[in-house]
Amino acid sequence: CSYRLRDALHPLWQSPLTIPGGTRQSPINIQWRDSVYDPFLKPLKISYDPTTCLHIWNNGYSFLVEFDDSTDRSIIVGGPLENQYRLKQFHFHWGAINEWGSEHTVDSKFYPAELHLVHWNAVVYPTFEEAVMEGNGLAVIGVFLKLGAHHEGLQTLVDALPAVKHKDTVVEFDVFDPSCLIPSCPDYWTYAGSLTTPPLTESVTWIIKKQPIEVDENQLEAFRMLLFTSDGEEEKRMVDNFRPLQPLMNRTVRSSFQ
Ligand SMILES: Nc1nnc(SCC(=O)Nc2ccc(S(N)(=O)=O)cc2)s1
Ligand SMILES: [Zn+2]
Repeated sequence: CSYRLRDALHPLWQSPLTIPGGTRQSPINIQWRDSVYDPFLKPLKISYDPTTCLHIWNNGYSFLVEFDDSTDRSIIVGGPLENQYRLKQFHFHWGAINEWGSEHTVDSKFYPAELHLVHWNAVVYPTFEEAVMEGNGLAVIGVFLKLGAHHEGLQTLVDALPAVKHKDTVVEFDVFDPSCLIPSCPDYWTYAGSLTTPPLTESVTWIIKKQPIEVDENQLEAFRMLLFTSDGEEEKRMVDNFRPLQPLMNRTVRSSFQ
């Protein structure tokens, strides 16, 4: 692994980072028959305040919808989590074509896209930046997107995407309830993993919903119109922004359902 120790002691993060190439990297393939039903897993409780929505930002990897995480107005609790976690942002990963695009796979099947709702443990850690460094610091809900019916709730987001076509552009987006993007079926898998983009820290409790949401072709195409590149640079379409599958190593994926 080409990870330089110097980066691990980057001034931004005083203590050494867990070096990627570690033991709990993400994403992974979820082999349904190898997942273990855990009857002690609680239902995940989601309560988002739509007015905590701030803006949409093209950060050159994906587009992020960011939230005001200065209070506990948008939180999740229960599921595999010991504490409540605050919503900070959500974003997507997708492919150039519908055959692939998700980060996680189920029985080696890719979905055309995957939604990540990123939360942090503000009960235990004073800032997001510190939570990113800790094994129980983050909780990310993963939702698979499949090709199907038009998704009304997603459309309000899709309509705003032309305003963030280029890297490092931001557009105000001030009322949105991400609950509309989460399937009604309560079933999920959960495992201990990592961020899937730098700093790749092993700080994520992953909660992957079993049921996908349906979006239509035009909505997926709208994601593919975004650019990795800044205004004025040679255009590179923002597609295939998913990390390769990582080894499961010594981990068990638990399911909340039989
Ligand atoms: N000092 C620091 N500021 N910010 C960071 S990490 C920023 C961040 O939210 N990164 C992030 C990367 C990947 C994912 S993902 N794809 O959900 O695993 C979620 C979140 S460390
Ligand atoms: Zn992600």
